[in-house]
Amino acid sequence: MPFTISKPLRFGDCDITGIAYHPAYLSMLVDVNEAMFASVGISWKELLVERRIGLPTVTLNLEFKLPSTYGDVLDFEVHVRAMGRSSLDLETVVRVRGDVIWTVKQRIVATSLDNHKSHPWPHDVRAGLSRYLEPLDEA
Ligand SMILES: CC(C)(COP(=O)(O)OP(=O)(O)OC[C@H]1O[C@@H](n2cnc3c(N)ncnc32)[C@H](O)[C@@H]1OP(=O)(O)O)[C@@H](O)C(=O)NCCC(=O)NCCSC(=O)c1ccc(O)cc1
Repeated sequence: MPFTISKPLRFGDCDITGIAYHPAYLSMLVDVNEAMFASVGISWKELLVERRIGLPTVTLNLEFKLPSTYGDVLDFEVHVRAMGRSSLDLETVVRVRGDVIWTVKQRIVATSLDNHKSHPWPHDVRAGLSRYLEPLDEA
């Protein structure tokens, strides 16, 4: 089962003609990542500030297929493709009115904010996100 969420494209996300500006998509993606963790009870604020676990992205492969414009509602569908010792592979499909407008494959790595090295996923994070686990060969 993927994690799903919808977000409207706002004025500040677009160029002067109303077409989405791609850095705004990246900012939306971070919000979607945070919302996915929150949906399984994991607060990024607590993870970063209290538990000192960082969540840097190490790879990001985006493909833009169609433009979207001011006022469109973007429907995000996030699949967890794999969870390693400290890595998390996500594949996100973004649609407007059913049409795929962009996709992204992303690897996030859990790190210690004390030494900035990789850190094993805490048990509660792994258990929570496994709800969305759909390895590619089973998708
Ligand atoms: C993440 C790192 C600390 C990992 O370094 P190491 O501790 O030496 O890595 P390891 O060799 O142990 O590998 C750890 C895992 O990462 C995976 N990994 C690490 N680098 C890569 C790359 N380049 N490709 C694919 N997989 C990778 C690796 O396969 C391991 O997976 P597991 O087996 O599942 O554990 C280091 O690569 C790094 O600092 N990279 C820079 C990250 C960065 O600056 N990203 C840019 C944006 S910053 C950002 O997104 C962000 C920062 C802070 C936040 O709070 C939130 C977001």
